[in-house]
Amino acid sequence: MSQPAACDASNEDFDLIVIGGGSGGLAGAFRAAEHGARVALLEPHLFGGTCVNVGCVPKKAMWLAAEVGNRLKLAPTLGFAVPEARLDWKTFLVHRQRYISNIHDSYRRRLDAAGIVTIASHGRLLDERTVLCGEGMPLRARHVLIATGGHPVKPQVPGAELGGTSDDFFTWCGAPPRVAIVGGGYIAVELAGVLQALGSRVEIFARGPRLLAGFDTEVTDQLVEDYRQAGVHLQFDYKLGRVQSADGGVRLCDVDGVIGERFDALLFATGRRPNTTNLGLEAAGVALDADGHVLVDELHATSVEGIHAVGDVTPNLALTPLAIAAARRLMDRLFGGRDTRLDQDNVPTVVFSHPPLGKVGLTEEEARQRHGDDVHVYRAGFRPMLYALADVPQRSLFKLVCVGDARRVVGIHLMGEAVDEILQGFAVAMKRGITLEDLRDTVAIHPTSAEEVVLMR
Ligand SMILES: Cc1cc2nc3c(=O)[nH]c(=O)nc-3n(C[C@H](O)[C@H](O)[C@H](O)COP(=O)(O)OP(=O)(O)OC[C@H]3O[C@@H](n4cnc5c(N)ncnc54)[C@H](O)[C@@H]3O)c2cc1C
Ligand SMILES: NC(=O)c1ccc[n+]([C@@H]2O[C@H](COP(=O)([O-])OP(=O)(O)OC[C@H]3O[C@@H](n4cnc5c(N)ncnc54)[C@H](O)[C@@H]3O)[C@@H](O)[C@H]2O)c1
Repeated sequence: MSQPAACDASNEDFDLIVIGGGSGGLAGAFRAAEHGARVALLEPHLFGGTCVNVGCVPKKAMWLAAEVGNRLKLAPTLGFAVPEARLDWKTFLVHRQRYISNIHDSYRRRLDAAGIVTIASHGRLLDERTVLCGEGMPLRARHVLIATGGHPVKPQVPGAELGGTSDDFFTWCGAPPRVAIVGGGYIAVELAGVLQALGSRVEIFARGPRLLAGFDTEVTDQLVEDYRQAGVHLQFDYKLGRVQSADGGVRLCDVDGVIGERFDALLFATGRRPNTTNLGLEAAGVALDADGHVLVDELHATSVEGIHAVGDVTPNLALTPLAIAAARRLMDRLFGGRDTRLDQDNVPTVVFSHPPLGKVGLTEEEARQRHGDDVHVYRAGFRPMLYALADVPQRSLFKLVCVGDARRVVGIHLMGEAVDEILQGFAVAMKRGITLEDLRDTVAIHPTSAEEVVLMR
């Protein structure tokens, strides 16, 4: 497995010091070096940060395994003679780790080829131009990029230490028989789908009245129905009071003292906090928000000239492509002489549930708040062909939110088979300002799920 090189850089000046070798930091370092900047990158752990090591990549690997598992479960209904399929996690983990190791190796090669000095230690600002490398070596640069990402947090309730987080999930070697997941956001929904498909009996405990706040309610309601059909149990408005151990497992106890059933494992998917402690931000005078995020303007400049920040350490949406896009544009401005900035409107995003769910633009609720009565909603609810053939009840729901007489599309919400791959192209079209008529003018690709987007009446 590729590790950053030992801390052996001499005390020279750089054009840019990047603190953090995750999605944003690596993208910034590479782009700055392309522009001829002398770059130092500080990363004490594995290159790739959250996304590559404990986020998007291992999560998508598990999601793909779960998808294969779900297909194998369907197969006998269609006439295939398939013995009961069971995933040997350890074998799968070898494939997952090989894939991730290849990414590490590729980063290592590219960093060396780009002449980026990598230092395997924490960075801490001593002042606005100086970064302390580990315990000793101060480095100076014209610009500093903070790209230190975030970490998962657990609720502050007694017994919380009995549960793990997504970081722990990625060390598991099997699906526990019964798993409780506290949370109702991306990670809760994604890990619940994976575990249920791979053999666990999962129960989600969401503190709010619905899943995935910020996504279209109708669409998330359909997901809840699909999850229930798949066997996932869901409790809403659940207020966790404490966790207690029970025969090697745990029981959740709500704030009213009601003790629930025993689970073999507990995962908290209750959000993440930025990595901004021990970074010397106060010494350098960098302003933070109440949650500890580094405050940035739309150019990703912090309150201190020469110090910039991208990715999960900022209050922006915590998505890998945003961290990368922000870092590249920043470096194009700083070292490439280009006046470019990141447009954070209409960012498409997909939740890798089973089936997946995606959105770009405004939800119906947001559109009504912004445009009042001039909002027109079009829906397609259907059973994808494979599920109809197998006579499985799982349904898809596609929804377009349009405004004005021209029916300009301001929101696309898709839930169902293959939407993770379908959404990207429609997100391009929406960014170009398409109308419902443009969609209807486009010849459908038949028979697909995607055609439902252009056939909506
Ligand atoms: C389970 C999970 C699944 C996810 N799935 C998706 C997905 O499917 N799609 C998507 O777009 N996003 C996904 N995300 C979010 C995505 O992983 C993050 O938005 C992205 O990794 C943020 O990149 P970053 O560069 O800001 O931070 P990170 O990738 O977290 O990198 C920060 C790096 O900084 C290093 N660091 C921290 N402190 C210091 C210091 N003092 N000095 C030096 N280095 C330091 C850390 O070791 C780390 O390597 C997921 C996240 C999780 C947790
Ligand atoms: N597919 C993707 O792109 C993807 C996947 C995973 C994560 N991510 C990114 O990572 C971020 C973090 O994911 P996440 O799921 O941890 O966060 P989230 O913000 O999506 O969801 C956090 C959930 O925890 C609940 N919660 C918070 N504190 C709680 C408490 N004390 N008790 C009970 N419930 C509590 C919230 O109500 C919410 O439902 C996401 O917001 C997203 O930006 C993206």
